[in-house]
Amino acid sequence: MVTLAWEGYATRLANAEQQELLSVLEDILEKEDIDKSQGALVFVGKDTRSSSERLSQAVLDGWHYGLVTTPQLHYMVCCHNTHGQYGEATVEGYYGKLCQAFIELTKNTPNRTDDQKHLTVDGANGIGALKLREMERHLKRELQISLFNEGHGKLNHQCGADFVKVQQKPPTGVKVQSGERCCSFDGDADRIVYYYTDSEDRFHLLDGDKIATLISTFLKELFLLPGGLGQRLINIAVVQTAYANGSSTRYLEDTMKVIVRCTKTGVKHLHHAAQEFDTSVYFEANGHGTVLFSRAAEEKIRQLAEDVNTDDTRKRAAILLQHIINVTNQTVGDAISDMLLIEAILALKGMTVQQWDAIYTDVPNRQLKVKVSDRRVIDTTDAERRAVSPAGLQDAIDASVAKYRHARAFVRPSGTEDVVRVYAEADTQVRTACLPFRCVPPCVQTLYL
Ligand SMILES: CC(=O)N[C@H]1[C@@H](OP(=O)(O)O)O[C@H](CO)[C@@H](O)[C@@H]1O
Repeated sequence: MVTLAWEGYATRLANAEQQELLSVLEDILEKEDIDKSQGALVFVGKDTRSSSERLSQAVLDGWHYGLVTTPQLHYMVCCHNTHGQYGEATVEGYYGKLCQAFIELTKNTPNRTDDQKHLTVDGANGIGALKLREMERHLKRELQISLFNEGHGKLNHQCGADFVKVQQKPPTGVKVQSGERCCSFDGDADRIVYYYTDSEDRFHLLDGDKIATLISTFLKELFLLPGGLGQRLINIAVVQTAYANGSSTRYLEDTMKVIVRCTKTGVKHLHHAAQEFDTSVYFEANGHGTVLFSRAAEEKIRQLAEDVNTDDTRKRAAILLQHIINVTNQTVGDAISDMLLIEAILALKGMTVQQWDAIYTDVPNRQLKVKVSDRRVIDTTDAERRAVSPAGLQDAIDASVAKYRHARAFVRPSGTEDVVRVYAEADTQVRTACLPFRCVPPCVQTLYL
């Protein structure tokens, strides 16, 4: 979540030899004009990974929250930095704020049956499972969770959001009942994907793109209600990356008519782009994302909710939006908060997971990674959708893609692994299967392996 300049500082500090550490640190203080006489505070949390204990021990002079999800830690920092305005900087404060908002939202859906309140959750054997168990009592059975992969098995092993998204199949260790809503967290609970299997046992994935569509559609409908919040708050944007399925982008732009922005991969790029709008929903296809409301939008909503002259429909919409704001962790993508938001929206819209899935149909797509000797030879532009080097690569991709309908492909160096990632989509799965192989072997593999 840090800016590029601070990423550079972190890299310098991590690479500094012991004897240089102080001078590097002093250089950063000078560059950033930081007053050394002011006290500093470090926020520390840990998850269930085996490295966590050692790492957190190393920084115990800071504030230690013990076991928390990554987004809970972000939440706590924000509460502290806003002097409690965002919420109480404790885990109980987090549960209280989110769950109360969820319960207020579901009060508007009196006919919800126990079946509709039921959700199967795969905790990926990580911290999210522990925290969900802890939170359950605050939900007062308005959400009835069957939790699997609670932490006894190996973290993310054949389960979790990444496994489900990449393998396009249900996680092991989860009893998936045909037609029922299920979701998977990832190991530190900052990503979520939904899915179900149909009566023919076919698997249907609802990834970050489907989640962004559901949330932005709901918000737009709320703003457009007759007598709703009106045009002035309609500045809704959806921020995606190049990995967003082309169908989702087409649906959002052509049917929903919301602003769509594409940024580089990595949640900090999406988060920062999203901050430019009144209301924005950002999600990576892999399920990492949240909703941001600008201060001006929040203030406008508060005024409408409190103004005695606001008519009933507008007031109801404004109050609903206040609860939506409170159920959302605006600091970073948060599986627990996203789950509550999605469940509340499905309940309010009276929508089944199948109806949600039917909003648009994904274009078939493929992703693969290629090991090359130096992935930095590939340089990209246009939010990583076009390669500017090496020469010839983009031309070869363009030539392959031109042969198919709704086809798109790109190649980019990973920011987290020593690989090149290749993505392709086209109107049939057979064709996408051809695309990466047509593009990659001549352009990347032969030249640079
Ligand atoms: C295609 C893909 O899933 N890329 C992931 C992955 O980034 P790469 O730069 O592609 O390695 O790790 C990032 C950090 O977890 C995550 O934000 C991103 O979505």
